[in-house]
Amino acid sequence: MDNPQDYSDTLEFESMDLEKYSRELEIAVKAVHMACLLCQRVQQSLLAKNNGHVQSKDDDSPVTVADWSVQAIVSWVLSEAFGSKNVSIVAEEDVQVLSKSDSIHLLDAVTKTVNTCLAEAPCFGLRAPTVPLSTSEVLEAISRCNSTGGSHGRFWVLDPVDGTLGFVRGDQYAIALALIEGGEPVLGVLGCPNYPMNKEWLSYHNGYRRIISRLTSETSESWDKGCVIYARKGSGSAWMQPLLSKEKKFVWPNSARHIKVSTIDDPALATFCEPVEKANSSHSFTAGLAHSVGLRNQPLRVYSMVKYAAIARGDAEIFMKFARAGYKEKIWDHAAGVVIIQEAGGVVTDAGGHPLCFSKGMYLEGLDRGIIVCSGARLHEKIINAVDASWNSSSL
Ligand SMILES: Nc1ncnc2c1ncn2[C@@H]1O[C@H](COP(=O)(O)OS(=O)(=O)O)[C@@H](OP(=O)(O)O)[C@H]1O
Ligand SMILES: [Mg+2]
Ligand SMILES: [Mg+2]
Ligand SMILES: [Mg+2]
Repeated sequence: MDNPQDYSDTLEFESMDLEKYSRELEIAVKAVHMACLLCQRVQQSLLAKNNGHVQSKDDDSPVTVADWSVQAIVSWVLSEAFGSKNVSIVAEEDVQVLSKSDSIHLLDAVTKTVNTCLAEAPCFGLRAPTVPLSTSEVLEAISRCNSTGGSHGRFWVLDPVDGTLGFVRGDQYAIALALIEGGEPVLGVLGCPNYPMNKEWLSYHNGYRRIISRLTSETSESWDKGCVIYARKGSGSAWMQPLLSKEKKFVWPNSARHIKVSTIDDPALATFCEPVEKANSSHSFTAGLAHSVGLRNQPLRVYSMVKYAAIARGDAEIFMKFARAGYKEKIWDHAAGVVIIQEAGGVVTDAGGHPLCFSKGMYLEGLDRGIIVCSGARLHEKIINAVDASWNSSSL
């Protein structure tokens, strides 16, 4: 790679009007780009060597070198940019597993991954550490993300790898970073390393199973895949940039382009997306809703908040998630997606039509039955009415 400094000067954020949060948005987008490249490398190595860097947490959900490494680099970049005293972060991961005496190999792998990534910071117009981080500095960067959130002040919300299951399966996943102020998400940044830039790859005529396989098959290497989507609350616009890549010699993509939700509001033409794992969302309930609303297309089942990206880009019109009773949705699984959808022209509510609540800690407190994301009010109203009509007969 040539002198990375050459590229950082060309760094530009079209339409980054000099308004509130522009510096925070710029730093967040750069950090997510860095995290995307880190994840692509780790995913390739994971799939190639199956190097056992996948651990299980107490709740039996997976966590990998990528989850911890992304949390460390985002924490470091934000603290470097704004001062650690001014940065408060709510994030999914902690150092419980990494700190164990028998995890030293994992901690070494995370530290190596973090330092490789941070060394490239100048490609993104950011400062690199003067010396590589030590393992204890990496642990500190991860554990520093221990804010409890709330309704006052500002804090960042990070899901370092959303859809870790998809990540370890070589499928879709996302890096989700949001800024919340006064209890409301004000910035949303979603890195989607495996999601193709070119909408044509999501052509609807082939049926959705093929689309999923095309999204994740080895031919995907030939796609121009990977993007970072971002939006600022109240700006009225959502943006998408292609991912930086070594092939493109890290030339910064000043081709950020507008994205908008789909204009389709006829259920017969609309597509809905939902989680892959039926343990995470009731496929039978959504199938019933689809039937009663008149949705004809097969569901697009995709891991992670890439589902929010699909709606924001106009590749699908509805995202529905109905977790089993008792499951509490985390703010890091939705904050970034909500801002992006709203600014791309879509609607996000719970099944009662209420906005999601990000002001009461790490959970979406008071969520009514499920989450409904639509490209427009007409489809949204139909889905809400269908949920009301069928909820009592559901076993949820
Ligand atoms: N039981 C259950 N019910 C509902 N949601 C759950 C459940 N378990 C996990 N999660 C959270 O869902 C995140 C994955 O969401 P996805 O939409 O990717 O689900 S799926 O993997 O496509 O089925 C996943 O996010 P990550 O842990 O960041 O991958 C979890 O936070
Ligand atoms: Mg997880
Ligand atoms: Mg998640
Ligand atoms: Mg996660």
